[in-house]
Amino acid sequence: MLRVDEILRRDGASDELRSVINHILVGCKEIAHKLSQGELAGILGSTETENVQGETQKKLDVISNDVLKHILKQDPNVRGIASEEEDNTVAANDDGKYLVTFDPLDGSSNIDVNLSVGTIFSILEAQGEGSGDNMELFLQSGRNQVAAGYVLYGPSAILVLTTGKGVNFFTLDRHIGEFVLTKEKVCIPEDTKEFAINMSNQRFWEKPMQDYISHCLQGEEGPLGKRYNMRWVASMVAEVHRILVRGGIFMYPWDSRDPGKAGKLRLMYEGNPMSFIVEQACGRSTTGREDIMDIQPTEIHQRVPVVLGSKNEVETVMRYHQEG
Ligand SMILES: O=P(O)(O)OC[C@H]1O[C@](O)(COP(=O)(O)O)[C@@H](O)[C@@H]1O
Ligand SMILES: [Mg+2]
Ligand SMILES: [Mg+2]
Repeated sequence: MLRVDEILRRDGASDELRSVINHILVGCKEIAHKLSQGELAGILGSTETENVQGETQKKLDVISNDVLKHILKQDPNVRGIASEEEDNTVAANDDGKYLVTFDPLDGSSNIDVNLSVGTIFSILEAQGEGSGDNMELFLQSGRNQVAAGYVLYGPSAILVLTTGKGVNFFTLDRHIGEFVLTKEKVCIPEDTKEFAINMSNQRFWEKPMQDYISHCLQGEEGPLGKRYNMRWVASMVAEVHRILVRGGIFMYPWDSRDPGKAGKLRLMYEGNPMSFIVEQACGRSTTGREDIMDIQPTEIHQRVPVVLGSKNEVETVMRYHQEG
């Protein structure tokens, strides 16, 4: 039975990086515990507040954020944190080498209906000096990530982790309170016949996305020549996990509902970590026009269109964008 720390040591992760990951996992175990209690712990429902992005916060968005923030501030290796649920970056320890960005609870519309949610995280090295509340330190492209992962809180809690040496799955053994290795070197099948997109936004998409989905729906008779299945869990963590297990393509493209927004999903908390994981697992990730991890962020809460999953299918969507 191999634990996360043993795999990290084997893969040559430094003591400092292992410490940061282990602190994140302490927080995730606490969140998993609270989720499993649900209504009993009085943690369901919404707060009276909105986050900086104008979204109503669920009680568990706030609780999960506080759990992770509190634990990460205790690790001397963490310089600062940025979270979907914090207005600004937060300083931790001035000598810390690492910056952590996270979406404490992803898919939060699923909480009250007892469906899958997750925590997504990404770790960057702080370049140069400066307090961890300096936003500029965080504005690094996804290519600089030294680790990324998520915990899917489903029937079991599963950690998916990469430090740039492939992607491994770990399952939380609640008897011993540890994540143990359950699948190594995950590789997403290159081809797929399964797509995931919120179809209710169809009329707001750009033409390349309209064309691609319309061709998927035409099945064997259409230009793509295959019959597709569709899934939409409304929880990116669950969606990406399904793709890692059996292939598929996930899309949250730009749409004209709010033309000023580049997309719904966030670059630093969702786009970059998921792209790192997917690319490390033989997949591909793009906005449709450029690799997500090549984007130079200009602000921490920046949004991005996301298309990721099975390599050949993602490249097909990229071709639709090139051809207009
Ligand atoms: O409600 P929609 O439009 O289906 O959007 C679902 C998407 O929004 C998200 O829930 C956004 O994440 P948060 O719950 O962290 O805001 C993704 O997990 C999911 O893919
Ligand atoms: Mg999210
Ligand atoms: Mg969230």
